[in-house]
Amino acid sequence: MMRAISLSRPSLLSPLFQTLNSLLSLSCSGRILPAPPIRVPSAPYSSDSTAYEDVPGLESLPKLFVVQPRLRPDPILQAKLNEALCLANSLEEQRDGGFGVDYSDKDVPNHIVVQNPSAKGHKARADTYFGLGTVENVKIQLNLLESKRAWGKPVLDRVALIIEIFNAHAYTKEAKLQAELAALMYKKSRLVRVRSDDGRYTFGFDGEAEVVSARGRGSGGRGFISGAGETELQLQRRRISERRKILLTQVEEVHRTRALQRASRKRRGGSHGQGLPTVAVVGYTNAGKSTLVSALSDSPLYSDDRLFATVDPTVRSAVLPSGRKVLLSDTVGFISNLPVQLVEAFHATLEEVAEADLLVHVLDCTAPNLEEHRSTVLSVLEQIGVSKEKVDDMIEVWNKIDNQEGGMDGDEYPDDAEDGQASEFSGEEEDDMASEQSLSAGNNQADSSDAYELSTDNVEAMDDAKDDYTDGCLASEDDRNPLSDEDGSFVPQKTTDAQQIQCSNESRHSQVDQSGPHVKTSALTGVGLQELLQIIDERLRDQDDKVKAKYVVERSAFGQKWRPPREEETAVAV
Ligand SMILES: Nc1nc2c(ncn2[C@@H]2O[C@H](COP(=O)(O)OP(=O)(O)OP(=O)(O)O)[C@@H](O)[C@H]2O)c(=O)[nH]1
Ligand SMILES: [Mg+2]
Repeated sequence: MMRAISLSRPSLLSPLFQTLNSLLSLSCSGRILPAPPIRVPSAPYSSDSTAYEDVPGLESLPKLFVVQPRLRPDPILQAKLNEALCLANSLEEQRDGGFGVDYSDKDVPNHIVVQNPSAKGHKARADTYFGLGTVENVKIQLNLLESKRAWGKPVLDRVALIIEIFNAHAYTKEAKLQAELAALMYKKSRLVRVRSDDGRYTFGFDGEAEVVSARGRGSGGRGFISGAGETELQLQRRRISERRKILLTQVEEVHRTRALQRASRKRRGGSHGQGLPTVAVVGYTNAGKSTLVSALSDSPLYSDDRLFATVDPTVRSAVLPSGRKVLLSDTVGFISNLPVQLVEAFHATLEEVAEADLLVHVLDCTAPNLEEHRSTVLSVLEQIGVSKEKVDDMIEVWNKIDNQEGGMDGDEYPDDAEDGQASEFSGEEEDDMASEQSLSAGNNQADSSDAYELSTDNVEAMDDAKDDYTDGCLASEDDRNPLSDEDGSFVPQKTTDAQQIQCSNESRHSQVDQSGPHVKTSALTGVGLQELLQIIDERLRDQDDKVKAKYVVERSAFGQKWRPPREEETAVAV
């Protein structure tokens, strides 16, 4: 029988599990990679078709099955599905700073598109998220009809999957610590009553075992207000709180060490007292940040097509055209609806960004939802406390310009994954109403809050709710696609249906005046890199000028010795 599993590393990476990823938040963004072919299987899943088994060295990797809620319009469905598949394929544990298997060797994970569970009047279910009809479909696909449990597999939603990837990719002690903290905070908000292997009821992470009930079904009591589960829950909560305290102390230590390192970097670099400026390279995951930092600093950094290839922050030095030396800081990438737990837990790392002298925002200009990527990054920057002045001064880089021709918009996705095929898995479910209307912001948010409600129904007794985290929607989902115009430059596409998918905080960035990139680059071929260095040089010089001007003003105002006015001297003499 399957044991309840924990989200903490490396349990989910066990080859024993076929991990079922229910990517629920309807929030993945567009194309990340040179898009893998989107394959919606028409025949029931069979273990023969397991993607990993065919490739030598892949036998030990987790097996993943992606369940993607249906989205409208279709290009958005394809973009989200693609990102979900990339996320699923990115889940692999690092060893010695690298991965055992080339990302490009991996096949697309098995997946199906199912009905959106948030149709009117239908609440997502605690145990399966989807309704019975969809569950049946998924069950057939998993070929697990004998299972007593609905699916018999651990279910990860998108947030859990991202956290798990962070856990798996973290290499340094600092990153591991922060990833564990994020997983713990997430887990704490999702404790539900589950049946353990020996048939006893306990509390654990939803998806670890059969979810017994959101209201204590099976125990004969009303929730866990009464009954044996109460003590169990308290025990689980206490364990989580204790571990969390320890981790927080250690993260605080990391925080202090980082601050000291920053101060020492400043001191070391200062031939004229101004210190070595730090330029933080930020951007959506897979935009090419690490590749760009490598190219600019001429020192190789790990880069990969997998999402969140970089979890450990790195600093490299580079020389600007003026001869000035700068530090380039490569850090974790962002993603739409970045789990709030990650932002919190990675505070020490992300502080490097907030403290940097200058920001370079790298965008993958071939992404069909470039505008969404941009607003996601702006949202996260705001979230981590980057000042408006710094955001205004940020250099925007459109990377992968060499790939621009190969950019794929929604129309180019294969036909077989379009409407008709998708409805093959969605039209017949008797309890999964079709939700043909476009997803509105309300709908989108309702999804996350529903999921939260479900998972916390059993956790009414939690008294320290202030420490809990919901799957907060951090990013807006504006989807203005970049299209190449005739002369090869990029222009924003006119508003699409996809723009209806928005998060409430999107309006915060509607003011940001962004007419285009400051520079277009190819980190791979070197195009635009010199220009970028030039712009960095100029920006830093402008900053120096501002500092100097301020210094001069302050000196002239306060630099001279104060003397009393003459009249007063006269008065004193008298
Ligand atoms: N064609 C093309 N590919 C690029 C370019 N820059 C980066 N890539 C590729 O894009 C993929 C992602 O690059 P990374 O540098 O790892 O991206 P990142 O932004 O650091 O990604 P994370 O660390 O996962 O957030 C890799 O496969 C790179 O080879 C570019 O200018 N052109
Ligand atoms: Mg990277």
